[in-house]
Amino acid sequence: MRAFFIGRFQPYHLGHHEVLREIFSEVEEVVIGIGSAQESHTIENPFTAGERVMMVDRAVGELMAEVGERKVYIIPLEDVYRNSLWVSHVVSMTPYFNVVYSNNPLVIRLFREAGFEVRKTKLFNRVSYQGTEIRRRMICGERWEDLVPRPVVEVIEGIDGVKRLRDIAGTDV
Ligand SMILES: Nc1ncnc2c1ncn2[C@@H]1O[C@H](COP(=O)(O)OP(=O)(O)OP(=O)(O)O)[C@@H](O)[C@H]1O
Ligand SMILES: NC(=O)c1ccc[n+]([C@@H]2O[C@H](COP(=O)(O)O)[C@@H](O)[C@H]2O)c1
Repeated sequence: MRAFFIGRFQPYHLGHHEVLREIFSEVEEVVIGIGSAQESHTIENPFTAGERVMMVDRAVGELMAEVGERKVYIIPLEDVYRNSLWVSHVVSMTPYFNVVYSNNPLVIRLFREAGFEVRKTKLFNRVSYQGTEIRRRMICGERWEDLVPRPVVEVIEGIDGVKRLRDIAGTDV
């Protein structure tokens, strides 16, 4: 079996990590879609697709040390401005997959309408494990590092990502 899991990963956090751990407990291979790949340098989407690939790749590496070696494909996917065509677009850009994991209502709806099996997971500590909350903490100078896997902290530090977000938000001038 091969699963598909998509997110914007702005940034990849411990909630995503728990979802992935659950996927690995049920399915051998995973295709991870980096959604809204065209977006970067905004408050909602501060990181580029390439930077998000790095975050996911490093975090997955850490997870594999725990669950064993797995095949993972990380594919940036741009949005298309027609929801009715989106699943075909995703399918055309990714290796074949049999099951979709998502907690996003639109993603669930579109894949179910296209005939895919979709599995939801629990929401893990959703109060804190949430991209919006992590970006808020970065902007406000609060502690965010405990909400993401350690390798993601290193990627964000390596690109001076917090400074970028604060600049974009206008809090650094
Ligand atoms: N804490 C969590 N527990 C379980 N699933 C989660 C959690 N956070 C996000 N997800 C799921 O991961 C997928 C990708 O989420 P996404 O990248 O939008 O993260 P997010 O934290 O919801 O980000 P944002 O707050 O920036 O919208 C979605 O299916 C989402 O429901
Ligand atoms: N029409 C479209 O392009 C379309 C439709 C549904 C989801 N998506 C993308 O899938 C991703 C879903 O991930 P989130 O759960 O992080 O929102 C987002 O990047 C979203 O833009 C795109």
